[in-house]
Amino acid sequence: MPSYDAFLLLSFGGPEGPDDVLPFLENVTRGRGVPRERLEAVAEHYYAVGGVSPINAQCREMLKSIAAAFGEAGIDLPLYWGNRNWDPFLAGTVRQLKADGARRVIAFATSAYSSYSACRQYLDDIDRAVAEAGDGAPRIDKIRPYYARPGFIGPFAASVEAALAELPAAARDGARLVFTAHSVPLGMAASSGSVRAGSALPGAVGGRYAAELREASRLITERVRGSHPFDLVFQSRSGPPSVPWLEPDVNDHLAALANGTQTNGEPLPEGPPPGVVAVPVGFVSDHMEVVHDLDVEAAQTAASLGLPFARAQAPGLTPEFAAMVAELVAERIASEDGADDDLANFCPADCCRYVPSRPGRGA
Ligand SMILES: CC1=C(CCC(=O)O)c2cc3nc(cc4[nH]c(cc5[nH]c(cc1n2)c(C)c5CCC(=O)O)c(CCC(=O)O)c4C)C(CCC(=O)O)=C3C
Ligand SMILES: [Fe+2]
Repeated sequence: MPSYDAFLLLSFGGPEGPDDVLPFLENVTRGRGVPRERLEAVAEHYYAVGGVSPINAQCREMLKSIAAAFGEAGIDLPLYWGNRNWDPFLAGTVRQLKADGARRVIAFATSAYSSYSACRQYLDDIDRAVAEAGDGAPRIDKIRPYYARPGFIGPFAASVEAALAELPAAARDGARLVFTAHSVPLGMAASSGSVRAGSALPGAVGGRYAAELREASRLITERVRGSHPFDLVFQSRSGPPSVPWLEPDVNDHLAALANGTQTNGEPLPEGPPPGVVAVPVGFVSDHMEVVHDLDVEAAQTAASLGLPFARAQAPGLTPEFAAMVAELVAERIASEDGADDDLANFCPADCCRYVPSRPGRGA
């Protein structure tokens, strides 16, 4: 049984004021070939809300609810927090863990799925921060993707029901659930998951990100009262236009639905939906990608189409979610230690590896 001496919340980070916005965006996109115009457009989304992303406040809230859930579960670990792209940076947090004498740390990321961006990049962040902290830095074990857990699915189903209730009465029955996730380059989508570990999910080997999202969308829909057709679509596409990313885009999808078809032109057997609920299934909390790309952009698209629209909340700040974190930590404390091939707890070495292609440098 591993004995842990600290808990670490791993997150993305976000700006806390207008002066932080461009340096933050440069951190996110360094070496990734994201065009300057895209950065400037995204910067405007942040400036429109005073340059403050909601994500850091959400992490502080989440830490409080995790502390309460640990209390109830009898887990006695100090809580730490480190981000990939903004203060508090993970490197500083790992230095602090070392200074505080932590030897072995259990980490939880605010990202429920496989893929380079959502999983492997956090493992790489940990390796780099541990190397930087040098001799005596703790070993950090990261909890694996948790998209199918009841503490993730259940609160999403409840928030879909709450969003359905916000639609005009005539639009509720048969409203369509439009699940959305962050688009990623097709190359990253294809390298998600592990060939070595295989998968019980249909179509998942070499495409686990989309397969997991589809599975979570199905599990949530199954839990929602009534009968609602659902789709999985993508949002927040970035990168150079020459690189293909996962589609369809949520806005194109809404236009197709209003027209009574799927994005590929296939007619909907039920005809155009009376209303839609957007469900940010790919995200843990309602950060900028959700409050801008869905609540502003997709909502405007739906309004222009005359399509009644509501948005379900992400689960990250619910007590059920915090209780799930406590369960996952308790499972790890109780697990057998030391197996080299412990695929239930550790991502296989080939999992979610991805090197972006650099535009302008040949293949
Ligand atoms: C899969 C995925 C998740 C979900 C999993 C998870 O949650 O981790 C996610 C979450 C997030 N993405 C976020 C913000 C941004 N993502 C960007 C860019 C990118 N995201 C990508 C993927 C993902 N991103 C990718 C492949 C890129 C291209 C650059 C690269 O290859 O890395 C850019 C650059 C500008 C732009 O082009 O959009 C920004 C500002 C925020 C914080 C929001 C806030 O501030 O509240 C969060 C939680
Ligand atoms: Fe992102």
